[in-house]
Amino acid sequence: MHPTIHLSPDTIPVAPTLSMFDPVFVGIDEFGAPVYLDLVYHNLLDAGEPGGGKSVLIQNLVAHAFLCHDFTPVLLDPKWVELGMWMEPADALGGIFVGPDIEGGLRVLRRLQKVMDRRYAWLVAHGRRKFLPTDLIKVIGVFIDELAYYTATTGTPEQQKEFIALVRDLVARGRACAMPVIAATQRPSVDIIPTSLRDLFGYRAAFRCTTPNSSDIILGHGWASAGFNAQTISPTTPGVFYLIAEGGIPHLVKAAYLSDEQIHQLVDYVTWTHRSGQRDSVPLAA
Ligand SMILES: Nc1ncnc2c1ncn2[C@@H]1O[C@H](COP(=O)(O)OP(=O)(O)OP(=O)(O)O)[C@@H](O)[C@H]1O
Repeated sequence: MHPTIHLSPDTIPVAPTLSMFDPVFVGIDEFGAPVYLDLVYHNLLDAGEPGGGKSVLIQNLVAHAFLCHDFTPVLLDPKWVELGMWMEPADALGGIFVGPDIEGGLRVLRRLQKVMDRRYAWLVAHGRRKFLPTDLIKVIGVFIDELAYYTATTGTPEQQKEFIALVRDLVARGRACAMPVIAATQRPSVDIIPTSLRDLFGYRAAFRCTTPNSSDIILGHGWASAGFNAQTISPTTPGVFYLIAEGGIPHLVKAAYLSDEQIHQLVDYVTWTHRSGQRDSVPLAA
């Protein structure tokens, strides 16, 4: 029989923290090679039909972010059940969670626009083009799990228009000032993802789509006819997606999977380490 191990808060091991500037592991490609994203300097569009695996990909990114010492979360999730799981650690880190509340979302985006303007003013004043890990700046990661809810489903046309304009500005200008946007949608159509917005996302993940046209709306025009068609992804293999990075060709990837239990464990760990001040004892930069 194994002896029972009693852990007190003093003996719970605290892992060294990651940085938002570190590569983020998201899964493996079709040859079994690990796939990493450079999230800080790229936005990510995560789209495809319901049940394809978009939320699982987002959970990988969110989990990495919450384990970082330099992350401030901004989470928008009208369904509550995905990003809502991270509400408590988001609060512990001084971040924000917004549910199905377009006015709340607009208030947050307007504030982020001001923060972005101030960060650009700092860059200009220091003759710099972008932030680096050595700046010890908090990366404000903006995660939106169902863009279409805020831009097409709820609110007045004026509110939706303002929401789109603010997201577009953030996606266009945020990456140089350490404010990447990760946005998911079940509706890969031109009204939700116009080409001018799509092209601002440095990474685009196309989960199973119902038509080759929807696949092209995510990846870019012409990829479906060139053989990179997310409609061909089998409905029996959720978590498989085509990933394209700016200037590259699409790669077939299988996302890593975090079970609900693992996410709850991570949520507890992150909340505990922040609330108990354990994070403060970890050096901020290597
Ligand atoms: N990488 C994966 N490995 C194993 N199973 C997966 C993977 N990705 C998704 N799944 C399975 O598919 C289900 C649906 O995935 P997920 O909720 O991420 O889809 P979705 O595209 O976000 O759907 P919706 O648009 O309805 O929110 C998961 O609950 C899980 O059972």
